[in-house]
Amino acid sequence: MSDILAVSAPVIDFSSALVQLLHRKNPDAPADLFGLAGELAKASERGDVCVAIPAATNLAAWLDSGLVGEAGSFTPLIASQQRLYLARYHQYESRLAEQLLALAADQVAVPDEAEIKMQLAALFATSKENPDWQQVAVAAALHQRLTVISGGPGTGKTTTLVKLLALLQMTATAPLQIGLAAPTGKAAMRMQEAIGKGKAELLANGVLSSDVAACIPDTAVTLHRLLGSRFNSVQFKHTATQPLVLDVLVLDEASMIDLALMSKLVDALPPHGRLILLGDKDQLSSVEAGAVMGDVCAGAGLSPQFAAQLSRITGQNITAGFSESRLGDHVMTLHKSYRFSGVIGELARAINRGELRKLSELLASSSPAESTPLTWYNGNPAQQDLIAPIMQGFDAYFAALARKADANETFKAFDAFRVLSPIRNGAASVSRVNAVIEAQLVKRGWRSSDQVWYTGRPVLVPQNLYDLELYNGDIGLTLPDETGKLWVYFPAAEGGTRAIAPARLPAVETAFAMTVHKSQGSEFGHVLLLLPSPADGAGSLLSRELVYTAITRARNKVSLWGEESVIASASRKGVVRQSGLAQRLQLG
Ligand SMILES: Nc1ncnc2c1ncn2[C@@H]1O[C@H](COP(=O)(O)OP(=O)(O)OP(=O)(O)O)[C@@H](O)[C@H]1O
Repeated sequence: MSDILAVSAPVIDFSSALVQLLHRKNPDAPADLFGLAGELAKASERGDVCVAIPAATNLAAWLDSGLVGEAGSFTPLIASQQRLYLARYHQYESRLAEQLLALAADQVAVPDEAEIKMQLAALFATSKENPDWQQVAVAAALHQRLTVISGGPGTGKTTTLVKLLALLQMTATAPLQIGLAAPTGKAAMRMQEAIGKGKAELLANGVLSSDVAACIPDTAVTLHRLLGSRFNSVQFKHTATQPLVLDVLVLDEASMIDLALMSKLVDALPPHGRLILLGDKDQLSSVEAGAVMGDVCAGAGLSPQFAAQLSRITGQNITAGFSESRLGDHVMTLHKSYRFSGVIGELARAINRGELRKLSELLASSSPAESTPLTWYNGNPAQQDLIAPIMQGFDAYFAALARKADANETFKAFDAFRVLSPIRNGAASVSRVNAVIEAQLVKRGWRSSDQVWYTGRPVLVPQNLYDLELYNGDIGLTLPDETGKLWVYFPAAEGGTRAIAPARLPAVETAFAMTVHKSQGSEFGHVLLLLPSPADGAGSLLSRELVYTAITRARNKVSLWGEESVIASASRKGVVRQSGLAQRLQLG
C-alpha cells in the first residue's frame, strides 16, 4: 500500500483514490478489503452498484476494520446480502426499494367498478386484442400508486398513458395536477409530441371530452427541470421535505434513469402522489450506475387475485403469471408493436431473444437499396471506407442547409439519419466518423479546415449546463441568422427553437455520429449502426441491449455495418449489472 501512497500522479483515478482514502483511515485493515474496494470503485464506473463479497471472506475482520459496516452504519463501505457497496449507493438502493415497496403496498380504492367498466369499454371500444394489455395496464394503474408500463418501441405506451390519465381524471373529484417528465430534453420533446397526438386522436374519435383533455398537460419537461436542479450541485430543490406539487407523476424512458436519480425522484413524490414509469426494460441501462428499470421489472407476474379482479373489470380473460417480485402486480408489459410490423421489428426481436438463425435469415434477405428497411454492409467498419453511405445518409440534411430551410425543417432533415457507434474513440468510432465527415465538408468547400463553427455543425451537449437550461444529450444545430452570424439552435420546451451563441458552448461535441448510449430517448428516420470487430476496441461494449437500443431508434430503416459473427455474438451477450435492488424487491 505504501507504494500507492508514494505515487504522486497529478490525475488519480477513482479506484486508487478510494483505496488511498481507506488506507489513510486504517492502514491495518485486511488486504483483501482494499483489493475489493478498488474493484468496487472500478465496477461503479462501469455501472455496477455493488460487487459480490467472496464466500471465503472473513467478514468479521472487515467489520472490525471500521471501514465496512452493516446497513445503517456510518462507514465508507457497507456490506449487505454478501455484497459490498459504497455507502452512498447502498443508501440509494435500500431507500429506493423501501419506497417502491411502500408505494406498491398503498392500494387506491376505486369508487365505482361498474362505472369504470363502462369507461374502459368506451376508451378501448376499437380494441381488437384479447387480452388487450393496454387496457389491462390502465385498469391496473387505476388501483395503484405505482405502475410500470414496459414495452418495446411502438407498443402503445404513450397511447395507453393518455387513456390512463383520462380515466384517472374522469374518476377524480377535482382537476389533477399531472407532471410529465423524461430524462433528456429530446425524450421530453418526443413524449410531449406523442401525448399531443394521442390526445388529438381520442378527441377526434369523441372518446375524450375537451374538459378531461385539458387536464392532461401539453408539455413534458426534463427530470432535472422538474426536480429543480441547482447550479453546481447534485441536490435538487424538490426533496422529501419539499415534495413536488403533483397528484400524478409520469416518467418516460425510465430505463435511462440511474439509481441515484430514481431514488431522488421517488423521494420528491408527495405522500399521496402516484408514480407511473414508462420504458423499455430491454434497452441499455442508464449511463450512470444502476439498472433500475430492469431490476424493477425482474421476475414480475400478476397474482391470481389481481388477475381475477382485472378480468372482472375488463371483461377479458387475464391469467395470472408466476411472480418472484413483490412488484408483480405493478409491472405491465406491452408486447404488440403497432409501429414495427416489418423487418425492423423482427430484427429487434431476433437480437433481443438471441435467435441467431432468424438473425442470419434477416441479414441474408437484406438489400442494399435505399428504399428497403434493412441494409447490411458485411464487413468490419473499422477497416473499410465509410464515407459514401454516410454522406449519402446526410443528403437530405445538406439539401436543407443549402436551401436555407428554417430551423424546424432543418432539424427534421437532420433527424432523418444518424450514425451510431458503440465507441467514442478509435476506428469506426463516433469521433472518427465526425472527423471523416468534417474532412469531406472541407473537400466540398463547405468549411475551411480550421473552422470549428460552421453552418450545419450539429453539436451534442455532453453535460448538464443548468444556467443555459441545456442537458446532457441535447442536440443543437449551428445555423446562420439573416446577417450570416452563426447561432446554435436547440429545440425549445415550448415548441420551436431557441438560439444560443457558440461562444457560450465551449465543451460541445460534433454530432453527425453519436454513441448508442447517447442516442437513448431519440428516434431517427434511418439509423446506420457501426459494429466494429472486438479487436477494434468495441469488445466489452457490444451487447444485445446495445444493438437492440440502436436498432429501435430507427423509424423507417436500419443499416447494420459489421460482420455477422460480431452481430451474432453481441446478441448472445446480455449486460448484467451488479445490483441488489431486484433481490430487495423479491418475494419471500
Ligand atoms: N391499440 C392500438 N391500436 C392501433 N394503433 C395503436 C394502438 N396503440 C398504439 N397505436 C399506434 O401505434 C403508434 C405507436 O404508439 P405509441 O406512440 O403510443 O407507442 P410507444 O410505445 O409510446 O412508442 P415509443 O415509445 O417507441 O415512441 C401510434 O401511431 C399509435 O397511434
